[in-house]
Amino acid sequence: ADDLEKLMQDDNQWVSQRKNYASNGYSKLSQINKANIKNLKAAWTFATGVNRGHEGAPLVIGDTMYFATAFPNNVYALDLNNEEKIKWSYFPKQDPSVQALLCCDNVTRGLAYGDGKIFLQQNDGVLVALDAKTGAKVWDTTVVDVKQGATTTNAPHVFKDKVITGCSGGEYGVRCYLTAYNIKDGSIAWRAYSTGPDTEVLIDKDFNKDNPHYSALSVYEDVNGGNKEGGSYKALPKDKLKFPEKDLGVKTWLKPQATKNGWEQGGGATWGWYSYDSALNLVYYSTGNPSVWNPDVRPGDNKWSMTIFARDLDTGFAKWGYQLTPHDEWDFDAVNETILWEADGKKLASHFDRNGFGYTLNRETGKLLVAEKMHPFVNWATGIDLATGIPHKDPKFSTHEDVNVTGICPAALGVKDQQPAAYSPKTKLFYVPLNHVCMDYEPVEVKYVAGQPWVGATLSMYPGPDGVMGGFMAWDGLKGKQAWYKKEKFSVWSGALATASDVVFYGTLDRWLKAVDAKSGKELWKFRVGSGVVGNPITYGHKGKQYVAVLSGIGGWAGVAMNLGLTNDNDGLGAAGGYKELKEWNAAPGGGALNVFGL
Ligand SMILES: O=C(O)c1cc(C(=O)O)c2c(n1)C(=O)C(=O)c1cc(C(=O)O)[nH]c1-2
Repeated sequence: ADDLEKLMQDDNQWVSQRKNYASNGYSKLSQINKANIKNLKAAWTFATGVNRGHEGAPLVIGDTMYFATAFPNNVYALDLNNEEKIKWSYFPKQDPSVQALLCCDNVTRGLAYGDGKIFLQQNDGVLVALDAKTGAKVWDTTVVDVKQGATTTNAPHVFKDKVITGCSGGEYGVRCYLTAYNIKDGSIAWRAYSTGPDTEVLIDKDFNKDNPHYSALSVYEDVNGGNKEGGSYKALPKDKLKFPEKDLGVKTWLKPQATKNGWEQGGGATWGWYSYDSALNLVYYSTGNPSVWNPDVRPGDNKWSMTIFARDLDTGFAKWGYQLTPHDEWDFDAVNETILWEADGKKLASHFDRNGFGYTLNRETGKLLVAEKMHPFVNWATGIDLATGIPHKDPKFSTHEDVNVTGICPAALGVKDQQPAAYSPKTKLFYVPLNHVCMDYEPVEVKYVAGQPWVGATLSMYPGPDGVMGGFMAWDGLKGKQAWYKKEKFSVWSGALATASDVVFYGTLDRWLKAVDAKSGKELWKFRVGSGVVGNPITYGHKGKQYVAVLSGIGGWAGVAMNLGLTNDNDGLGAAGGYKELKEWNAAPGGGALNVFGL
């Protein structure tokens, strides 16, 4: 284990966004337990002075707490030994016009730490390394080109001696990538594109050698003209698949789009969460939706959008890649986290996808072990064939230009969006924040203009069959089954925190921070914070006392229309209509705050 991985073992600290390389959001602290949680009280708060969605979590390194706000991404270091005074702050200067490019609110998913430095990924694509002690800038570099409509909202992630960061712009026809920088000086170690030739996706001859069928040229055959109106696709059985093929990032984009080859404007954003297995030296992350949202103009599987990749940390080359939703027709952007865990001596990875399926894979080989619906309302596919990995799409819910397909479940924001799940090695269950939203989706023709939104669909969103917009569940990753499920009025847009006392925390858009029993889902405690919670709760210890901390400040896709005062139902990519009622609980725009609780 490297120094950072050792630091992650100390549960008094919280040194990376999802706690550790495995991204399990789990702490061994247990002072706050089921018996005493009724005494959990606000210990202190900090108003950020910034309105809009506060995603991500604070970090606790030694006796200092670090966090970043929504745009303009101000950074604070607070001294836990000295009355939470500001040790230093860093206010980046960003061109305010970048805000107009952010699809789903002015969010950032937080800071990273490593090598004595705090890393900030600004919304304008600038990655900054700050001295953790003083806040002085050590280096900076520009990751993406905002002139093309690219931005950055992801948290940077430090793995060993690299800082890894992503790219947003799936709604702008950006050709996205993941980049690794050397932690010392910010020089580029490697960059892996999501689409394009193997040399640029960093794929070599050993790619998918354990599952060569993942590298099939096409996983569907056309029925009645394929993706033309009235047509659909049929999944090919394994014996009909042709594999392995090279350069699928080019060959599965069968037609040019707009001004270039399809793959050159293919999206595949990387704005989610990444994890790392230091023994295998593999980085896990996944890529977003193919651009544009109108699927008729990009026939083919559109690889390697919607793909979980496992890449060598040193070289960036992919060991395996599995496409979750070939030829996406719904914006089931697959960037959600992949959580690493073990069972029966096997190294596993679980991923809760926007498309509504919960996946468990062997993380050494990429072999698909489990793929089950997280909720029965998922209707775009009847199931996933484990032998091929191919979803069986229900043609009723295939989308086509100028046809308004109604009743698609889940909605584009998925059964779960970016809000990260947690895993408890104690209960052996995952704790997963959920959306319960369906949609009507109509692909439309759109002209491409560099740097302008290039969406290509109109959607409206509404509650699913449970009559509510969200939920929170415990999930068994081996069985592919819910252990318990709890309804929520709104989508749960906050991450989950699991602790060794079997108390699990999450926040809600109607301003609660909640604690539930890890074994039953029974509510144990709740507290009304100042604005809806889209941040991720964490826990840490200071001077022998356990604390829970969470950012509040409504936003993200669910809150963006409200924050901007949009009232037409289709505005905010459908969020304005779907989430109208948030106004009954939240000021618009929502104000940001850090909230800390202790016994
Ligand atoms: O394709 C993209 O580039 C992109 C970027 C982002 C983002 O950067 O926040 C989101 C999405 N897509 C997206 O599809 C989505 O559901 C979403 C939700 C949120 C959020 O913070 O709540 N961001 C994004």
